[in-house]
Amino acid sequence: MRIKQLPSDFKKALPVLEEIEKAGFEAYFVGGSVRDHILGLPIHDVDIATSAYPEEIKTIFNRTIDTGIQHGTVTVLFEEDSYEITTFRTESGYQDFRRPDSVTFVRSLEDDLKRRDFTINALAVDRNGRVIDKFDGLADLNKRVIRAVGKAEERFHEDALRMMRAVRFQSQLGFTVEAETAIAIKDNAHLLNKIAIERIREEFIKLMLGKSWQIGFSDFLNLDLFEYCPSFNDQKSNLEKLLKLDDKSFVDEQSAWTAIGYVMDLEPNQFNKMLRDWKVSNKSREISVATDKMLKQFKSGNFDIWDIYCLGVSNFDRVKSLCQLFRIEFDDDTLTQKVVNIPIESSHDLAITGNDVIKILGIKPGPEIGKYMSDLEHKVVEGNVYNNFDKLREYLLSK
Ligand SMILES: Nc1ccn([C@@H]2O[C@H](COP(=O)(O)OP(=O)(O)OP(=O)(O)O)[C@@H](O)[C@H]2O)c(=O)n1
Repeated sequence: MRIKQLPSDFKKALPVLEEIEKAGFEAYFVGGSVRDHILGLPIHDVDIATSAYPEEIKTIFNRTIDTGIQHGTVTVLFEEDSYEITTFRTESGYQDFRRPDSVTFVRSLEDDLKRRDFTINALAVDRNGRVIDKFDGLADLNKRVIRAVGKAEERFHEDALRMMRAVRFQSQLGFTVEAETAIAIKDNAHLLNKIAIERIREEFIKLMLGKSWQIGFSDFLNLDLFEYCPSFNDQKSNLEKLLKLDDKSFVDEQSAWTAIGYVMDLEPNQFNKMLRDWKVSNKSREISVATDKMLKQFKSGNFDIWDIYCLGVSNFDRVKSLCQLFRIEFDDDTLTQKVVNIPIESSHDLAITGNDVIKILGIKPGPEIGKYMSDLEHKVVEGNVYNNFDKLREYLLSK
């Protein structure tokens, strides 16, 4: 097959390929950008693979950065753009199911394509648009299947994260996992234990935010991958509830986490712990826990003003879209009225400062000032004390 019309990002990079070829080496576009372009999707990063060794690339181009030179990657700065150029390589000596201990540079494109995860990711395109397809990746793109290159088990022993990548690509592309590859995932799911949670989380979030997330999530459950993820192992039936929802995409990571916490019906402290175990960022964790609390209040109709205030009005759209997803009906007018009545948006809006508290109470600066301020904030938000200096002073002195 020949791609008649190369995407503009490839066209811009053509002089780079030409320079490498002029020096007597081969160079191709490879990886996700080739896959996505053939599928008619927008492309992100242009990856170039070459038979030239990193040192050889550095003699061809004036401006280069040693991005990952031990793995064969050099970034070439060319005109306004930069390109990651990676030497053809085989990855030998995977000892720990994670990443290759050593890479061996090779001169053959086929050897390079052979070590890649899935056939749809093992396509290369030369500068004339000719597609090099040694493992039937084009047929698999057509059939919309994710199939490991060669023996699936070997690919997953080399890097167990690839099993998460399989379900993530399903979710992003709406593909199915081919039978042998699926069996190998089920047989080897336990190898996920060897993978850093951060790497699993990154794939899992891409899965949850994919357009066809229910397809990927369904195999994440059926192929047992969930069992090796924090807090999920005894939750299959709860997690399956997500598959019964409308096939609507999550707007962001926090929405996805909240939906998961909601179907697992976790207490806030359990949900917090789960997100800590997944090493979710503090900000995302706090928003997800607050959103989950709100979602439950939307369901019961008993709103807690302090929780509404903590979540912040700017985060309400997320709660409302989750209400739609879980078909939770709520009284928007009552809620709006409650939000409008909260007198401050943050502690900065209090009509009193920490220094005022020190002066009024005649105490020394220290951590208890924060406690007084937090108490005042609660009282104001909950409508028990007016946000007015004299009233706040009166309240402080009455304590
Ligand atoms: N564990 C991995 C990771 C990557 N690859 C190969 O390296 C290429 C680039 O990897 P990456 O940029 O992580 O993924 P993409 O396939 O490009 O997909 P996306 O950019 O959408 O994440 C992949 O296409 C695949 O050929 C692999 O074989 N095994």
